[in-house]
Amino acid sequence: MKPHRVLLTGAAGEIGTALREQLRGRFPVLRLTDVRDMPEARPGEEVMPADLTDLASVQAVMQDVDAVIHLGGIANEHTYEQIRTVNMDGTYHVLEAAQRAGVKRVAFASSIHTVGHYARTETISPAVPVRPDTFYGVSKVFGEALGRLYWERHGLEFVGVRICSFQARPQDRRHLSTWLSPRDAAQLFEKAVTAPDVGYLIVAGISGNARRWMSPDGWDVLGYDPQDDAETYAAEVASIHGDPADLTEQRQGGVFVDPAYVGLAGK
Ligand SMILES: NC(=O)C1=CN([C@@H]2O[C@H](COP(=O)(O)OP(=O)(O)OC[C@H]3O[C@@H](n4cnc5c(N)ncnc54)[C@H](O)[C@@H]3O)[C@@H](O)[C@H]2O)C=CC1
Ligand SMILES: O=C(O)[C@H]1OC(=O)[C@H](O)[C@@H](O)[C@@H]1O
Repeated sequence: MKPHRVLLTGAAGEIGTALREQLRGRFPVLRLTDVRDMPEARPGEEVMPADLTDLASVQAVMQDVDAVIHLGGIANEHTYEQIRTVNMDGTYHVLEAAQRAGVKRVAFASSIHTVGHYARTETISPAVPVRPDTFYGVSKVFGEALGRLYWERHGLEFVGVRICSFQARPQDRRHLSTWLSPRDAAQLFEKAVTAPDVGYLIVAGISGNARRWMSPDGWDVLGYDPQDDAETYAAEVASIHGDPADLTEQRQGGVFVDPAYVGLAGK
């Protein structure tokens, strides 16, 4: 699949900014959208602000788009109402607008928090039952399910990338399993919108980490070949971790599994 115009939501965010840099020139047109301000368009880019909570605005930025990389939303735990309004309704608006505009493929930033309650001793494939650890994780399960509906009902292709920990470099022992490097993120999302005939697919969003907790199922469908392995940093970060007796150190979701964890709702 060779999309002419690719829409990047959440383009002003952390991952969006990294993808903007690296995907520049990879498609004839990269259209960038966010509710926040961002640097102005360079050649090959279009900047079109929109609020994902407003369907009409999302429809406006979806015109003439061939594929979407959907990163926009709340990237942490928040109140149920905020998560519903921004992540669930926002993702519905993206899929609905994409379907109406005749878009061929949506790549969705899902999360490890769809399965955060699995033990760190287990290897998780995309086929295991979900075990979300937060309302945030539930919103990503919802996004994956909505993507399935739009694929079954409308033939809109969907790739859910369960990103674990996007970081410039691993910061602690958990990241030795969960790290997704910026260059691997760019390769993965580029392939998620260019690999042919993916249908509906859920994949792990990690680098080629030796200590990974997620299986690489589906990477072959995309042709994703990670270049980084967090193991390179093991000597620096393996000793950085919490109390092994805590649930947050035993489950894959980390701090998100703590029932007292409220994320942005506490700010
Ligand atoms: N950073 C990570 O390690 C992980 C990130 N993800 C997902 O990847 C995506 C991007 O994450 P980050 O770049 O780290 O987060 P971020 O918070 O830096 O970026 C998210 C962007 O979405 C935008 N946004 C929020 N509400 C919006 C609205 N109503 N309308 C339009 N735009 C809106 C924000 O302005 C922000 O620029 C998120 O969906 C997040 O849930 C998933 C797993 C791990
Ligand atoms: O659990 C993790 O490492 C990451 O997972 C996510 O889904 C969040 O967006 C990010 O803020 C966390 O750091």
